[in-house]
Amino acid sequence: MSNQKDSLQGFAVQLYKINAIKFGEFKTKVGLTTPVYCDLRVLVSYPDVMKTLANLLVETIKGVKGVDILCGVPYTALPIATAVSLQTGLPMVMRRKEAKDYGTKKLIEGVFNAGDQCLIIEDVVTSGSSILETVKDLQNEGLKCSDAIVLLNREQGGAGILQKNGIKMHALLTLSQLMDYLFKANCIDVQVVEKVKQYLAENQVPSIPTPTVDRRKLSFLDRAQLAQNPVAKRLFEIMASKQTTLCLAADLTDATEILNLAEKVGPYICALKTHIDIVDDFSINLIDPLKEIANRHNFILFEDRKFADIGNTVQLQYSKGLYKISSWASLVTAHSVFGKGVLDAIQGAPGSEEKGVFLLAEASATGSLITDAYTKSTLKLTAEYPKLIAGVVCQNPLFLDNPALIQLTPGVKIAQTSDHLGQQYNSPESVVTEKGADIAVVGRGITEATDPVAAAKRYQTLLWDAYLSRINP
Ligand SMILES: O=c1ccn([C@@H]2O[C@H](COP(=O)(O)O)[C@@H](O)[C@H]2O)c(=O)[nH]1
Repeated sequence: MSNQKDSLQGFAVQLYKINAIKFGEFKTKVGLTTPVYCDLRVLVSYPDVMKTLANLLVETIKGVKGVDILCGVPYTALPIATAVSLQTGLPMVMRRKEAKDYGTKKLIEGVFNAGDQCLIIEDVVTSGSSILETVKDLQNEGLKCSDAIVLLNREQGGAGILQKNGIKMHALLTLSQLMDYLFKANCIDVQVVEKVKQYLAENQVPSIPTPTVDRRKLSFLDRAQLAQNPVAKRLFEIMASKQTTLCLAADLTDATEILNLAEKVGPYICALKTHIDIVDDFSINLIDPLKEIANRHNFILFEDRKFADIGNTVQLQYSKGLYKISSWASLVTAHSVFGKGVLDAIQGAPGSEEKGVFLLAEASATGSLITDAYTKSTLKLTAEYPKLIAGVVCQNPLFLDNPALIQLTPGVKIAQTSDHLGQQYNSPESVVTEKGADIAVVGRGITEATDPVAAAKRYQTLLWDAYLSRINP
């Protein structure tokens, strides 16, 4: 341990001596002033320092499991990645910043297989945006990225932004450690240390305006880490562990039939969606056995109430009356047409501690009156309630940059394109690969099948295979 510390201290001093770290007043890319400047481009002129760096990075890489291939973030990290590749024997790919307009037009050069686990190598991280741009291009080519090794973490918020996008950063040095080493080696005095400390405290990168990773490329387990709504998090975990993205629409009018179906298809679904007001013989006695089946088979109860009224009425509809929805349904749907009051009402209502809302942004019915502007405003609303909103009900990949939210898509059936009352259907494969669905809602495709269990298994498999091919094209 102290050996590693000594080597890092020695390396920090080397960086200082070759002017890769400078102190003074410097202008950043965005016109701000910084008291510390890192210029690691000079490393190519000092092969001995580059060698020390490669050795240190190789040690760090040992903590990352399953790496198949390396990729340096252009341009400064390209020679660093090359040095690490030579040292470890791991192959490398190179990302072009812009595609060639001749020949192959490739953005990623080198030999790789879709599904290879690619470790990112970067020199300095401030916001993490350069890493995310590289990750995006690599993922578009089917490579998987979950870790980045960096020389210096400037501690300005980049680690958190990367984590939100499913990338774990492993830094050789933080700026504070670097300052500490240089101070102990008498390279800098206490005033410089204090100036940098103050700069760091006052210059954290806001976490919003960075390029984000396409949610369709991330695994559900990775997205579980990013989910802010507790039910969405649990749903992602259930989807990953049960390998199912199937939500059953149990649109049956008989309470016993609902319980029987829930028991039989429970192992193959992640959620069971009800329209509780269509049950002819509803009594609150239906709820306890339904909850027990949901617990035993590990799926979530979801009432498709589509709340749309003033907040006060919604709160009463959600928690009172015959159905007492808030006492048993972890998830509900809501329209955005009445604005924020609906969400405030659900948020503030008594009932289950863990609750989540799916907002309706599009409908599967022909002739739906929902306009593009309405859809856009609905999506905006999701950003204002990150802890409450579990996802969006829609028919298209409307949002890609928020992996914390779940796309729920109804209107799914094998070999049928519509019903006689305006419902429109897509196939399980196309809703996942083309339409962007994370969870598919299937009702009559299962409830009206001659063998509902066999049908549920078939939908589960088709949907799960489509998800696997989406994250591993
Ligand atoms: O746009 C929407 C929103 C909700 N639904 C609901 O999904 C199921 C679909 O049932 P199928 O039998 O598979 O057609 C049903 O409960 C709807 O209320 C939707 O279809 N479209």
